Amino acid sequence: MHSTKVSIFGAGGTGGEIAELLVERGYEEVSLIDVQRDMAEGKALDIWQSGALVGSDTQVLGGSDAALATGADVVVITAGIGRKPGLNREDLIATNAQVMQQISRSIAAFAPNATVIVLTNPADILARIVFEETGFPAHRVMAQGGILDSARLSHQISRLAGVSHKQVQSMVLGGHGDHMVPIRQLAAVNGVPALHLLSEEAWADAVERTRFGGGEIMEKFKTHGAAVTPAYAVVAMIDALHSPFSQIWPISVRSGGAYGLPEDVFIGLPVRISRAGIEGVLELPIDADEREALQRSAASMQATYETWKHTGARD
Ligand SMILES: NC(=O)c1ccc[n+]([C@@H]2O[C@H](COP(=O)([O-])OP(=O)(O)OC[C@H]3O[C@@H](n4cnc5c(N)ncnc54)[C@H](O)[C@@H]3O)[C@@H](O)[C@H]2O)c1
Repeated sequence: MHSTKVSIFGAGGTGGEIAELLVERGYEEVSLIDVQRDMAEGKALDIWQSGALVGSDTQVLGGSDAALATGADVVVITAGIGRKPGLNREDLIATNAQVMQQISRSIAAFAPNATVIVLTNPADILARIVFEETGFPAHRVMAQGGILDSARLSHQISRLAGVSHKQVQSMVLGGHGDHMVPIRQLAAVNGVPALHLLSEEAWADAVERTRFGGGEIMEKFKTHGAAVTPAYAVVAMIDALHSPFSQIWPISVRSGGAYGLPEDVFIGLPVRISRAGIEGVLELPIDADEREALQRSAASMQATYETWKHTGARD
């Protein structure tokens, strides 16, 4: 049993999946907060009752009152609108930035010591907005992107090389979106470089399928996106925040100038994370073209952020 309260703003597809996984892990309390009050209450009850079969005493509450987040140790934000076919993540910013501003005020009021994980897209840019609106220190604000993208790349490597998922490692950095940056030398199968097992064409195919992995699922669902693997990615972050040992993950954090990136940009980088939050960014000797791709990703997100800031979209 983890003696931790996790509050999730947004009780839709991803919010519900995350709550279920937290019940399975036995976190002490989970609250689901959504503008759709009855839906959040009903989903919370359904998930709470699963404890009788899972063997978990996690208390799950739901509703629309932000006070449900009182004293939360971790706040996950999945609230807002999702991508639709043809819309990219950046198109969502106008609506979702306003949602972040509103939720940031609630978090600052009810959970001032929380660590915040942003899932809502465009996650990197919205994490920056949450960082600015809450005034929380940078080691307590982050976005999910790289863990999901790395899982998708590892899946493609497993499929193309014909090896078990269990032996594949990979790391995808950069913004969660079309500008993601897979790191070639960190793709491996039990330590054997993936490029030893895959042709250049197969590697390019794996990267392409990863880059559009979310879109591929959305095209099938039509009305919503992936939820299961994104939820596992968020829960990996929550578990890392409760681990007695530091863990290394690709997580979107404030760059602080690492890799020569603009300081204020939130972008997927390899970090050490532990109970103390983000301990720091690891400066790895990545290839020059990967370093350039990180710069392009950061520049693209900076441009989107600036456009948002100057269009009067702030509430
Ligand atoms: N970063 C990632 O890796 C990743 C992965 C999957 C999904 N996403 C993003 O996460 C977001 C959520 O996806 P989903 O599939 O769960 O969507 P969803 O539509 O199923 O759920 C979103 C929920 O947010 C609620 N909501 C809207 N405004 C709110 C507010 N102001 N306060 C509280 N709740 C509010 C809605 O009522 C809805 O229930 C989307 O933006 C999606 O693109 C990101």
